[in-house]
Amino acid sequence: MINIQQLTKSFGKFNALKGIDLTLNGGECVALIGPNGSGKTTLMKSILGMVMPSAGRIIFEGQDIVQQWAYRNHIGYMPQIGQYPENMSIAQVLDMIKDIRKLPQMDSDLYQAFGVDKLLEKRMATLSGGTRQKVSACIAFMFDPKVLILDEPTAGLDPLSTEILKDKIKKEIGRGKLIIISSHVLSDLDEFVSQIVFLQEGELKFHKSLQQLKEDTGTEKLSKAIAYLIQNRDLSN
Ligand SMILES: Nc1ncnc2c1ncn2[C@@H]1O[C@H](COP(=O)(O)OP(=O)(O)OP(=O)(O)O)[C@@H](O)[C@H]1O
Repeated sequence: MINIQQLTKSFGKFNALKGIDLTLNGGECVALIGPNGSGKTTLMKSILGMVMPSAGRIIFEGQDIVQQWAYRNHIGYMPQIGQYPENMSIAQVLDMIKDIRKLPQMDSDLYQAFGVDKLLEKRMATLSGGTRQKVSACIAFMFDPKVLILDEPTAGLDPLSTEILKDKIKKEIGRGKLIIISSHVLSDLDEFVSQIVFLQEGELKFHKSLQQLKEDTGTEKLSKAIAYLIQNRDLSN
């Protein structure tokens, strides 16, 4: 579904991504893991066309994404920190997005489960961090996209809301979607992630199944497996 070839991104002299090769398919839930500043968000934004690669290609369903916009309709994005017009109410923001996309809301699972329907008159500027995250999650899933890119989606969510979001992610994987998720809360990922992509200093250190990673490290949990690799400095394929 998404094929990334030799993707490189430089900000001035700094190389944030260094020749990433990666293929991601529907029905997979791919965790992007790596230390702060390793390039996870830059990689996600490159797939979204929000960051222009310095070199390399991104192919979405067989087509290079350069100068393409229509493919974005198939991707739902939940940013690390959602930026919205702060004077608008939640209802106005949701209506504006439906207007721009020219589509009705097709998936209201999260909208109902998070109780966003009861907060519609609240202005964005007044929302708590967690409620802002819930609005971002509702928007990402709203148009039933084939691909979901979720950047630290559970940051700021309370435990109940985290479980609601995890259940929704599992449901969508079951429906054949590709989920790309970055999180530092590795315990959140264990239940549903199928593939692990580990980035460090802009390099792809490994891409393997969660099962394989656990077997290779002799551990039962993702957090333990990653700790083992970092301690043993064994981050090669
Ligand atoms: N617009 C930009 N201009 C300059 N440098 C940037 C820009 N965007 C990202 N970077 C740099 O690129 C590197 C990778 O950043 P990125 O946000 O992709 O990391 P990350 O893995 O998502 O980190 P975190 O876990 O902290 O969210 C960082 O050193 C960051 O400072």
